[in-house]
Amino acid sequence: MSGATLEAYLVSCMAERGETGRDIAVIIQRLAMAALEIRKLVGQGALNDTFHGLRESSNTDGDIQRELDVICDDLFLSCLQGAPVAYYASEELENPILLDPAARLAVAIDPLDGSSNIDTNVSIGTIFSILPALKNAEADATATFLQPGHRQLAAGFFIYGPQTALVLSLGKGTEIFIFSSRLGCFVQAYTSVAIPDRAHEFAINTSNYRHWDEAIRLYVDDCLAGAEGPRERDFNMRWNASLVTEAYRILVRGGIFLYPSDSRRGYSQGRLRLVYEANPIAFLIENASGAATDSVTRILDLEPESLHQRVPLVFGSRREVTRVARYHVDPAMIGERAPLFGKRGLFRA
Ligand SMILES: O=P(O)(O)OC[C@H]1O[C@](O)(COP(=O)(O)O)[C@@H](O)[C@@H]1O
Ligand SMILES: [Mg+2]
Ligand SMILES: [Mg+2]
Repeated sequence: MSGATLEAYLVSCMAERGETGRDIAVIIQRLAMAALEIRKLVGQGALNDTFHGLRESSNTDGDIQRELDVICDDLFLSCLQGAPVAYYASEELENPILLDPAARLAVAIDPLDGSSNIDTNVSIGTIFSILPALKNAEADATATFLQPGHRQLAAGFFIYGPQTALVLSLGKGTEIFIFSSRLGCFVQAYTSVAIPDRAHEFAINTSNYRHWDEAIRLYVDDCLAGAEGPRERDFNMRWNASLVTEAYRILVRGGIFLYPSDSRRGYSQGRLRLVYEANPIAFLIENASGAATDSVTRILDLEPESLHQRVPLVFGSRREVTRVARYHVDPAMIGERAPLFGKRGLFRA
């Protein structure tokens, strides 16, 4: 169905899903409207003198908020007023907000991902997750967002880059829509994305090398050793410090992303948030034949304990993600390579 508009795609997919399907379609269209507003703001860059400033406030994770973080949060919240959404949870808000108590769905959102890049003209984005709203007696908004990621009904992200795109999964495949300024709407550009199984690019912030555990160091050492090392082929490295940008690249041409736990204070669970970053990205990646783990365990099987909890995140080409898990659990992975490479990490003297 390449070339279909987002609206036509949603109508065709949601017909068989009844009222819930129609509600999901409405939510995605509302999110798309807000994303197009953000696209305009981002496109102004420094010409827009309010958006790139720092605020005095920080979010629940202690990150200093940028003006644009808060503007985006306000925009998404207001575009979902009157939509079939029971609860709204955001990186920028400590607690979820009750919108329509009668609605069946809930939205968790990172309104602006990669916001440290606002001034540097690198792509940034919005990540969202759509879950069923729990309605039994004990359940409340918080319990709704603590459902494991495999319960997501849809997930996606908008990316504000050279192209404004929407990466979307409704649970069967992952599709990419690009905004056509000629047509004034999102148009399907890639159908049923399939991440190549064999990767030759890895993305990790290597400035944290000395803080990683041994398994992650060994995995990266082996990539860096290239054709002369145990992998017997060369790898490229990428790091944009923008999760949506790395995820988009991996969906389009493969590779692996790692933001592991490390020994810095506050990083024992990595940096990324489970409910509104790792879960939606994992849903998109799995629906594109890739894999996503916390280094060992499948992300979508984790039971969140709190709305803003962090999680180590490894995702991308299935074979590489599986290999990273083996470095953690299979002593033979270290043993088999010890005589030649075990003590000779390229970052070690
Ligand atoms: O600066 P670091 O430690 O490399 O972290 C970069 C990561 O932080 C993030 O910017 C976190 O997201 P937010 O900008 O929404 O806080 C990710 O996009 C990115 O992967
Ligand atoms: Mg983020
Ligand atoms: Mg953010």
